[in-house]
Amino acid sequence: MHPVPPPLIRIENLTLGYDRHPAVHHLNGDIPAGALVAVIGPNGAGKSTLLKGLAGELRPIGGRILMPTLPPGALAYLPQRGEIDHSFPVSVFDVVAMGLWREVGAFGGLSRAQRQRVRDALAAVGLSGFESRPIGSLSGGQLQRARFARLILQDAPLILLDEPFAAIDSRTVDDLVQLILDWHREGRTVLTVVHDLEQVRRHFPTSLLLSREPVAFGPTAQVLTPKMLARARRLSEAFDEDAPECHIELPEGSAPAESEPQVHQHGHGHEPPEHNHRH
Ligand SMILES: Nc1ncnc2c1ncn2[C@@H]1O[C@H](COP(=O)(O)OP(=O)(O)OP(=O)(O)O)[C@@H](O)[C@H]1O
Repeated sequence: MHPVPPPLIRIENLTLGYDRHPAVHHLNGDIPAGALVAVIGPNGAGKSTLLKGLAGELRPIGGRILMPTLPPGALAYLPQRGEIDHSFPVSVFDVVAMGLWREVGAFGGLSRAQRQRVRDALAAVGLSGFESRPIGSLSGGQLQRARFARLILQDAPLILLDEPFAAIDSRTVDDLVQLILDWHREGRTVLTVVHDLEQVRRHFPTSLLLSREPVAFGPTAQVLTPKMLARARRLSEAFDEDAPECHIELPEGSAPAESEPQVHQHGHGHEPPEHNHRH
């Protein structure tokens, strides 16, 4: 018998939120190394919040995230585009080269080999020749390509992407999807917030459907069912934005899977998630 490898990410009764208000809660589960996971759910479901938590940008209100086998800092996180100011006068080359900061340091110069790696990363995203362009002069799609080039240089085993395909042209989407599939083939673990369910069906073997709490997690075909999507919508509508911090530990299987959302003590709907993941 082969020993079961530890998960890359273990999530234990995780609650994440802002000012002690939970935005997403009751998250439990293991994400194995090498998984390619689409994080999906209605607007405000907590998808970005989960990625911020995994990236270490948001401390859990409750529960914990364990990454026992991941070296410190060995993750790359791409926030939503609006969260970054690209108006400052800096070249595409310099923005992309920031992907090397872990090995170069804040004030280190780049070696000839490192400069070549930056050019290679730009070539891999189709931006050869854009090196000296001001970052602010790029189109939305080109900017997203440059941000992916920076991720390539980060060379991280865990990659977290928050809505990387939002508001960009279809050709760029196709190219970025290919880069994500390459990372998956290389054995990296990739979690991506995606809104287009067709894209999820086509490219992502595993999905996590969130609606302030996990609705379903497992093979995409079993997660993207009308029943699960309807459940996600119901939970989203039932959520109470003003609920206080949640301390309730729900026993496994505390409500039957087919039931309507149950209101529990802190005032927002809850249904147990469907766990379809088997390893
Ligand atoms: N910085 C913040 N301060 C306070 N509340 C926040 C903050 N960011 C998000 N929230 C709230 O947390 C909840 C979850 O938001 P989040 O952005 O994680 O959802 P999402 O699933 O990524 O949504 P979308 O698909 O619309 O981007 C929402 O109610 C949102 O208003």
